[in-house]
Amino acid sequence: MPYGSVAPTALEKPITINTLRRMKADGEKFITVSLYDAPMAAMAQKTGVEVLLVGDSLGMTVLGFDSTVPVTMEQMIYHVEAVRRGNNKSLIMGDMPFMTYGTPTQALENATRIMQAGAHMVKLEGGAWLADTVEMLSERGIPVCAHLGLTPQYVNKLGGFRVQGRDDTQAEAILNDAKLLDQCGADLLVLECVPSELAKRITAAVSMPTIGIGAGRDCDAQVLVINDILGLTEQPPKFSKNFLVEAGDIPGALRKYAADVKSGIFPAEEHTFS
Ligand SMILES: Nc1nc(=O)c2c([nH]1)NC[C@@H]1CN(c3ccc(C(=O)N[C@@H](CCC(=O)O)C(=O)O)cc3)CN21
Ligand SMILES: CC(C)C(=O)C(=O)O
Ligand SMILES: [Mg+2]
Repeated sequence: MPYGSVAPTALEKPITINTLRRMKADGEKFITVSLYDAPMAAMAQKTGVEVLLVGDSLGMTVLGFDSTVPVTMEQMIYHVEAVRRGNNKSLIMGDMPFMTYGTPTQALENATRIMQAGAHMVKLEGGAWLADTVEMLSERGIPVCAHLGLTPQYVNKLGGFRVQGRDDTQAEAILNDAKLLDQCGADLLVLECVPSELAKRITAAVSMPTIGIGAGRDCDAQVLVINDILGLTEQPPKFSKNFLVEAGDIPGALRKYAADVKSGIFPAEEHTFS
């Protein structure tokens, strides 16, 4: 057991939103990886990765675009199907692409397609304007992961991939959005590139589990993009870590990421914003 007392093992039972709520209550961190294909999904199951995100980051990490804006429903469906074929235990979350959930009705139609491709939950970027949409999907049996802070589909509006919530007004707005979407029935919340103090406050203020990326160690879970874990990214974000270097091979890198999150070693100070 090279990484301490919490060496990850293969998932035995399917992970559900109830599993994740219980883990939040027990203070046990869960692992999320953004990945896109069947063999990686299978390896994640063996490593005990509780949640798989089929991220629209695939537009950048797989397809060579310079943002996630060009990603289509057809591309998301293709990759959700592949991931689902490789893994029958992790909870699979599918990103809804840019402008496929602009209205509640449009969101319902497109979320249905992602669910029927094999996802157990959809993820949407945005704040208070999504309240009706989250409520509508939830009431009809589609669990929703909200995504606040640095929302990459807003890159053209944000003027770049920048840390969000640094001033008090913006921080309060993100906190209020999180509380509202929690009340509307969201089941998970991704917090991306926000100061760790803000992520800590939000995690304490909402009933849904939070998943951080560049949001410090106090979230209920962490997510990284598989390309960053494996050192495939030319200019990796500051919050990410190449686990392949120390681990030596791909299964080892995934195991080390999982073990380091479970034991609180990752993220360290150098991966966080304040
Ligand atoms: N490989 C990869 N990893 C990701 O985490 C990721 C993607 N691609 N594509 C979709 C979005 C885009 N993301 C990004 C991309 C760049 C930064 C970045 O360079 N951030 C600066 C911080 C800038 C500031 O201080 O405001 C950094 O230094 O990390 C952050 C998130 C996160 N997502
Ligand atoms: C970075 C994560 C949270 C994501 O949304 C993605 O991989 O698309
Ligand atoms: Mg995404």
